[in-house]
Amino acid sequence: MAAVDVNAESLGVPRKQLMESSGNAVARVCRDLAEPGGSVAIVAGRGNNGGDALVAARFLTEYDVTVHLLGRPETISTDIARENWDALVACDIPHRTVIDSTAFDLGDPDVVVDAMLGTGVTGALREPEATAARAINDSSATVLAVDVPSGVDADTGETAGVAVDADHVVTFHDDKPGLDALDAAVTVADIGIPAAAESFTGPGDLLALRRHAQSHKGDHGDVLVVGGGPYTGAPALAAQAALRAGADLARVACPDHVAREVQGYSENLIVSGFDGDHLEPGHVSDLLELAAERDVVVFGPGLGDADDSLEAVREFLESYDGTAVVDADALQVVPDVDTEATLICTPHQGELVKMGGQTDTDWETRRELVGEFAAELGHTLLVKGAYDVISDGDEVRVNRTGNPGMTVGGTGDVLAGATGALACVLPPLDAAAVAAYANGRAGDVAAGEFGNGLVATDLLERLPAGLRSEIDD
Ligand SMILES: NC(=O)C1=CN([C@@H]2O[C@H](COP(=O)(O)OP(=O)(O)OC[C@H]3O[C@@H](n4cnc5c(N)ncnc54)[C@H](O)[C@@H]3O)[C@@H](O)[C@H]2O)[C@@H](O)CC1
Ligand SMILES: [K+]
Repeated sequence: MAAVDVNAESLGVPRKQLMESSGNAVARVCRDLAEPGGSVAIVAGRGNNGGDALVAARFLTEYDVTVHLLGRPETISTDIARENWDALVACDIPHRTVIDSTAFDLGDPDVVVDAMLGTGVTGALREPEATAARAINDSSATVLAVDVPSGVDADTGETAGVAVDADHVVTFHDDKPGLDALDAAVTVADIGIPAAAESFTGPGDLLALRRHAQSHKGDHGDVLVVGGGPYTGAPALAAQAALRAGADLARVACPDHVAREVQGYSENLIVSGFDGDHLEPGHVSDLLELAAERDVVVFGPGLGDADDSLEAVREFLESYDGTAVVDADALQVVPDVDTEATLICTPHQGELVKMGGQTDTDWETRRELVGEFAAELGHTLLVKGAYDVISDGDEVRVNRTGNPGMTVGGTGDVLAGATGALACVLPPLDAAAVAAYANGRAGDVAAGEFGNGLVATDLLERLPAGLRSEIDD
């Protein structure tokens, strides 16, 4: 939900606007529960759940409304809730603050609106919320809970200690699983969160990458890139991209002559050379051993399409049960390989067609086609294009970052490496979606400087910026 919020904001629909819709929705349900002229007591906490009800108070002009704020107004925890409190006071809507819970007097209202706590609750209700919850439960009023009854966990329906026993719940955007277990009528209100905030990647998706302060080396991934042969730069780009996307270690397994080149490109990479000038089935058992110690394998950059290289990819995948990103020529092996591995395939549209998938000039049609093909394959697809389409066969996301300057060689290798790094820390669909978003963002920054003259190494340098959440700044 936090990710969707940030994405909505980036689309021009800020949270305060959603709060206005939430408050309006609360007022609408209130009108179903009491006749005009009736009395409504609003019990508001100091977070955004309370903020929703402060908005509702402004809408309920035909009722006798009293707002009880739990705690001091200075301690309201969000700007948008505070702004709505200030508006309420300025508009002279009857209000009082409850500092001493023992003196909490609800009066005898027709409806009580419980807006103490919503999805932000942690642990058992503290004071004055616990006393207020008991007072609400003891009253004869109809109880309308905002988003979730205070004290109830929205995900599980569980309570730790006292919780509000609601008759009705007006919840926002989507049903909450925890509400199903309650003995309350639930209204799901649309508050104007755009569908695009969920379907398109956005800055909110980056929130999933926040790290714990106590992180250790190795927590963020050890990536093995297998590739090189006819091309020497591709595996080096992918491995460096893995590092720039946050992996702790990036290794390249490639033919000896490529290994020398790769080491020359960057001292940050660990390189294992194998004999011969391209990958062959004879290398597979060593590769499996190397891969067993890594979090994710990126297969394909610069590998070429020699028959024995592709046979080696097939044999590898048949014995591998970890997570692999499959790119470039290695992709053609995927449709009929029997593997227990979790695969994230990163084809462009030509490669998709070669895999047996379909494409279309209309991106909305492509969305459906990619979703269906991912389900058929049983793997995650990141199909590159002006709009990248990402699906695990269940959910479909679309990425709009990037620009035509990125048609230059090597940008796909960067994307594959970044996807590998992110797959160490995120589920496959999210890893692919965030990688596409960040890679495109890095490309957009690079295009600002180099236009259509941008090259893949420009992306490497800008990947960290592409992955940086503005919220952390
Ligand atoms: N997109 C969204 O997520 C939207 C959410 N909205 C509302 O925002 C709510 C979530 O807001 P917040 O994240 O501010 O969280 P809440 O308003 O649910 O609670 C946060 C406050 O409760 C306190 N608190 C936490 N656990 C407590 C406990 N056990 N006893 C006493 N106090 C406790 C915190 O210190 C904080 O002040 C939702 O439930 C919904 O009502 C709406 O405004 C519209 C949009
Ligand atoms: K509530």
